[in-house]
Order: sequence, then structure tokens, then C-alpha cells
Amino acid sequence: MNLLLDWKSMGSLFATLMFFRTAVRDFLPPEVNQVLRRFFSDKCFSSAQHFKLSRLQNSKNVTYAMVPNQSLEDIFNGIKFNWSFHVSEKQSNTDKGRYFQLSFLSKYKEIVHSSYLPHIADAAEIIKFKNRGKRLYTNRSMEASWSQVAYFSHPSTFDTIAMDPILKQEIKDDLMKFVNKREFYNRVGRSWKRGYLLYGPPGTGKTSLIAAIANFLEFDIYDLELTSVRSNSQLRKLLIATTSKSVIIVEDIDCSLDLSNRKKKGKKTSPGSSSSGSSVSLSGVLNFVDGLWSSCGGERLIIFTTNHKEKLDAALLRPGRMDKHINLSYCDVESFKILVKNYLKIEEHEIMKEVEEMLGLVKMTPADVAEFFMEGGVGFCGGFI
Ligand SMILES: Nc1ncnc2c1ncn2[C@@H]1O[C@H](COP(=O)(O)OP(=O)(O)OP(=O)(O)O)[C@@H](O)[C@H]1O
Repeated sequence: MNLLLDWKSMGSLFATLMFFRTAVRDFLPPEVNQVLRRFFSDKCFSSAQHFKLSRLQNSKNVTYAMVPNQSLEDIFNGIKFNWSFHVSEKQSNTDKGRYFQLSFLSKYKEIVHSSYLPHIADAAEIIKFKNRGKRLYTNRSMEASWSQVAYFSHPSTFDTIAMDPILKQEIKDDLMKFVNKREFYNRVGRSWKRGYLLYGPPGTGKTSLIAAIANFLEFDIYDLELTSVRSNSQLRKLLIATTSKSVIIVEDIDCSLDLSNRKKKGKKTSPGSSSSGSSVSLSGVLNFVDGLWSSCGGERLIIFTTNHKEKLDAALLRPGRMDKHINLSYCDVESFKILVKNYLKIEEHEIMKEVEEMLGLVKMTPADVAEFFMEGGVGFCGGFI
């Protein structure tokens, strides 16, 4: 194909390339590169001049992959798109260092955004998942179990969480200690993971605290729907599919699984056989928590939440599995002050003494107070606001 380009069109082509190089990298996070590589595997054979052939041991399937600096052409609705694969020198050994660049004429910019990229995402069986405010994609086969949230950005931080300031600091210190202990975990031969159990009545901030933790660590969040996991082996696959810095959540663990009977260990269950509707056994969960399969490395924080800690099997609660038990409870005056500061921008108020007495008499969750402030708080405690 001969292209005649004057300086002006060169400039615009270059601008297009630069635009899209950035756009693709922002739009599609590093995890997607892996999936894109799979997507391009078929196309490689028909259109790339050089490609890498590989076959996993004991696998019949051969895969074709693009080699760095190779490009291939894709045609969508009669429009030509050129994809090339690059490895940046600085980060050549990480997934972040590998990226695809898409080039196209700038007049197709709108089509690329509105239809071509969604088409690529679909074809590669990519779906969107919960992430710390960005888009995270993973394979569709995981759909049943990783809770799907198109675009998740939870604003909760340790500053906005209403809880005992000493406990809050303790959690932050524990998290920092955990992320700084890679060498220690390697030395003692343990997988680099930590388990938290958040327990307390509904509306005391368990979900908000999880978001605050993920935001604090800047980790990805994976919300595991145990009830839709078909088997222990699927659970294993799910764990392996998580990114290296992730918070894995199982909310309301007492409702997701029949965790009371350890005798189920090793026993095969058929789908839907347990009272909770999950096919995962307690031993499956214990193995999951023990991280037997976390040979993929990286830091994993596993958080279980429950409103009924007493219902959980002691095996699940022991240190090494749930290392830290965090009790979130009703509003005390310290928590109340944080909510007042967040919602009303009031630091101190003479009425606090009265509030303290009132909170000693009435059990209010932070969610009750927050909801009240959202509605305007008229008449609260003799006209607080
Ligand atoms: N400790 C808290 N600090 C700040 N806001 C809170 C707190 N607890 C609850 N809230 C407010 O109440 C709402 C509900 O709280 P959240 O979902 O975190 O509670 P939960 O304990 O996870 O409840 P559930 O057990 O019903 O899932 C939050 O969106 C937040 O606005």
C-alpha cells in the first residue's frame, strides 16, 4: 500500500497515533493485554508476518502470539485498523510494560470509541469488573462468580469512616506492615496474604471499610459471590485470576455458605446441594483462604464480612486464616463527630455532650446517622442543624 503524505497529514496521523496510544492504555488496563493477546492469537496466523508459536506442556492447543513490534490489520465495518504490539524497555518484565497500539484515521475516532472497542471487548470475552475507580476486565467465564460492576469508584476512605480512632490507626498500621513484609513472608515460606473478618450489625460500615482499605492500599477489589461458584476447583481458578495486589471480599459469609459442618471436608457436592445454594465446601473455602494455590505470588488481602460471627466455624476464624477480627459497632460519640464533620463540616458543637448521653441510651448505626444527615437532619437533638 502506497501512502502519499505531506507534512500536514503526517502531523495529523502522528497526532492520531499518539492520541490512541494513550487512549488505549488508559481505556484498557494492563490486565486486558493478556486477553487481547489471546484475541489476536487467531488473527496472527492469517495476517501477521511474524508470530510466536507456543504450546503448553500436555496441551494439544497451539497458540499464536504477536511478537514485539509486529503489527496486524483488522477490518471492522469496512474500516481498516492496525494493531501493533510493543514492549517498553523500562518495564519489559511486567504486564504494564506490554501494550497494544491501535492506529486508525482520525475521522474514525468516534466509531472506535462507540463501536470498535466495544466490539473488541466483546470478541475477546472481556467484561468489566469492580476496581478501584478504574475499569478492570477479566474473562467472561469468571462472570458467574466475580461480582460484576461496570464502573466502580467508592469514595470511602479512612478519613470518612466513622469508627474508633485507635482501631482505625491499628488497621492502617497492620495494612502497612503487611504490604512491607514481602521478604518476611518469603523467608518463612508463607503465601503473602492476610485475612480480615469484619463483623457487626448491618449499617455499621463493613462495606465502607473494605472500600477504604482498598483505596488506602490502592489494590483491586474482587467481590466473590460464593453462591454462584460451581465447585472448589472453580474457586481455585478464580483466585489465580486475581491481580497481584488485590482485596478479595466474601460478604455475608454466613449466608453464602453452610460453614458450620467441617465434616463436609473432602466430600463432593453437587451444584445447589448445600442449604446455602453453594457448591463450595468449607474445606474449599479453607484451602482458598490458606492460599494453597497462590503460587501466582503477589499480595492478597482476603476479607470476610458477617453480621453473625458466632455462626462461623472456628476453623475459619483461627489466626493464619482470619488474622484480624474487626468489630464494627453502633455509633459512639467519636464516630458521630466524624460523621458530623463529613456531612455538616462542623468540627465542634456544644450539643455533643447531649449527643453522647443520647447515644448511650439509643443504639444508632452510622448508617442511620448518615441517612439522617442526608435527609437534612431537621430537628435532630433539639435542632442540631
Ligand atoms: N462506619 C461508618 N462510617 C461512615 N459511614 C458509614 C459507616 N457505616 C455506615 N455508613 C454509611 O451507611 C451506608 C451503609 O453502610 P455499609 O454498607 O458500609 O454498612 P455494612 O455494615 O456493610 O452493612 P450491611 O451489613 O447491611 O452490608 C454507607 O454507604 C455509609 O454512607
